[in-house]
Amino acid sequence: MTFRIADTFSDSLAKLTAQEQKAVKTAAFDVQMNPDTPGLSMHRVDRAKDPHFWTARVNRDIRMVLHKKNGATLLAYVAHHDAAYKWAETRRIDTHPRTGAAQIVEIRETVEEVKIQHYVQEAIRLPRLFADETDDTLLSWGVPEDWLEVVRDATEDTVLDIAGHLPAEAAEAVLQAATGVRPEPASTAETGSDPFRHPDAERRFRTMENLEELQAALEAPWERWSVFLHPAQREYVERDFNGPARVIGSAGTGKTVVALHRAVRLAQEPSSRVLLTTFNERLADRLAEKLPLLTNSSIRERIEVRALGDAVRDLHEKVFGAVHVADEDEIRSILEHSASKAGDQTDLDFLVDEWNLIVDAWDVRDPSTYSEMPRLGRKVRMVASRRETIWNVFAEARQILADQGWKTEAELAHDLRRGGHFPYTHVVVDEAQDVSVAELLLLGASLGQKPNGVFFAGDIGQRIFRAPFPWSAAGIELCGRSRSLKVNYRTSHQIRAKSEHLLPETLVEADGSEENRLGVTSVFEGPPPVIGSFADRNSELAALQEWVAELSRQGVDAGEVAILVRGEDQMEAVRGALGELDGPKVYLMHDTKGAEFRAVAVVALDHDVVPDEFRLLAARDEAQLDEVMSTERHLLYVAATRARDFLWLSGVEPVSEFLDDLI
Ligand SMILES: Nc1ncnc2c1ncn2[C@@H]1O[C@H](COP(=O)(O)OP(=O)(O)OP(=O)(O)O)[C@@H](O)[C@H]1O
Repeated sequence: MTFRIADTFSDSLAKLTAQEQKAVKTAAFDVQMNPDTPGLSMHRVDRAKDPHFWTARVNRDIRMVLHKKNGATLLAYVAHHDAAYKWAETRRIDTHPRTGAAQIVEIRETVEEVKIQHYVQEAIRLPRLFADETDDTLLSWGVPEDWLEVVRDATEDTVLDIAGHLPAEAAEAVLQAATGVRPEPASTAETGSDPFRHPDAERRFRTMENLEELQAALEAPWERWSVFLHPAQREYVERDFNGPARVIGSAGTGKTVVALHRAVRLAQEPSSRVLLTTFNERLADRLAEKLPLLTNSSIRERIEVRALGDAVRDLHEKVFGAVHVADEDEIRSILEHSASKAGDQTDLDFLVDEWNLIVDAWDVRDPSTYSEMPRLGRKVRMVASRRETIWNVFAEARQILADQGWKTEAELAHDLRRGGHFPYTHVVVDEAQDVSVAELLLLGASLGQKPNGVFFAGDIGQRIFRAPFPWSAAGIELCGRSRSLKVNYRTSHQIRAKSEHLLPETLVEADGSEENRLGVTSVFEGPPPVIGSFADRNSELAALQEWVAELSRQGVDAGEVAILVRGEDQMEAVRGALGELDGPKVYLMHDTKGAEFRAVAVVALDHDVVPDEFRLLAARDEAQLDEVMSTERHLLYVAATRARDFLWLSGVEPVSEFLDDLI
């Protein structure tokens, strides 16, 4: 007998108490082992339109909804008695006539008449978004047949609601089309193929291969992301690439999830040694926490999860022995000393940037390489004669470092690259937009030519730490092996749509390629973000406290709320003022990269705080100013997109110019 579990079952199970969940798991196992167990009282749901729905008794109150057809059983839903029956009576499980995917379809006539009436009335007043779309087109998006008319009547005001009743692939296509982006037709299965094997079906139904798998599934509750991947995510997890590959996408589109699954998929091979890496230790810890949800210990042993900088440092120490790594201040003073020795008058800040972005980053070791070096990632031009004189400063700095036996962080990666010391068979990099040049050179030289060697997940719209540079110069040729994800699983429609205003529709990479950010949809709705400007900090924070109190009345625990600020000064002010507010933690925006919270308040967004005034003043030319403005924008985008359901953005007048883009 084939046994399947639907995502609607996992979701509804998660809503029950721990004790109820335990009882459901026992009952589900009994259904599989012996459906005639008397206690289950299995019987057909009389009033269901779909004759294959059955219920099984879990306890006095809880009922499981099963779908039994052609020798296959599907665990479809579980809830308290009446809710379970209502669910079964208003659904059917069908094979879509065009795509061939198995779908759970809400029966249209049973969706409250009032609502349908509302859609129709709205359609009379507002333009119908899809009035000109043919049945053929709507079917190619995966819209169920009996929903064609309702979709065609959708207006700006009803489209979100309607999408909420459709199977995921149809909902995404409809919402994408509503934003003006033409959806790709859903893939169509070959005639006679298993509708549950269709990529769109695999995102909601999981077929149990054996009893152990079922037992494991029932033992440990599934997190949706660990099982029900979007077809685009699955493709990038499973595909073989004959070179470096990358998944991109705006915040919350499940890139980290792809990185995790891909690392596990690569580690299936017994001879593999996978490095799953990211920007810092905190993010690496989050990856490491999630890995056990995907795989058992023997596969996990082949995956090392480390921040890339830490991995490089440790490897260097193992190969070459312990060494002092010069920090920013030490490098600065070495350059200052070298410039004075070489009698060079160049501005010290310029020298530091030149060292960090060109000489040290790209491992430039002689004057001729320096003079011929393209200005990668550096927008400031320089005439050849100037480069010759400046080179003396860098040569001197290198000498000082060598005499003291010190290394720079970039040199650690360069040493490993030159010596060919990199023991991994595969590297999967999350938050790849902030990887350094030296690290990328190491990855490119070690694995850049190998099939499935390096895989990146990242978003250039969230680049906040590094200046951009062309990856191809570091030996990473993506050659079309890059794809973007378009479904946002983290943030509500309302929060995502607002946050998107912070970035341009198209972002341009350092190599000139463009990423169009239009056409992303979210999988749920929520209240619109609150945007406020206040006369002073006290009134801003008093209003914030009221917002947090209101959330608490709505059942949002203070621990689920995060307050984000730009810098330490604002952190102190907020912490001081919110003394009596017991709960919400205050974070620096930079530290929340990769994180998510149910509610987020980004506060103290005053005009001299974001963009950061000190960074703006330190910019020495137009190009640097542009770079500061971009990274500050990205930072606010990162902060705003940490929110799942509730977002608050505020500042003291005059507020940040970025807030103007959101109002
Ligand atoms: N297929 C999926 N089904 C359900 N939830 C998913 C799926 N993929 C991702 N998620 C959830 O969406 C949220 C965002 O995912 P993830 O952190 O992977 O996104 P991201 O693109 O890496 O975000 P960011 O760029 O902001 O770091 C997480 O809560 C994750 O569990």
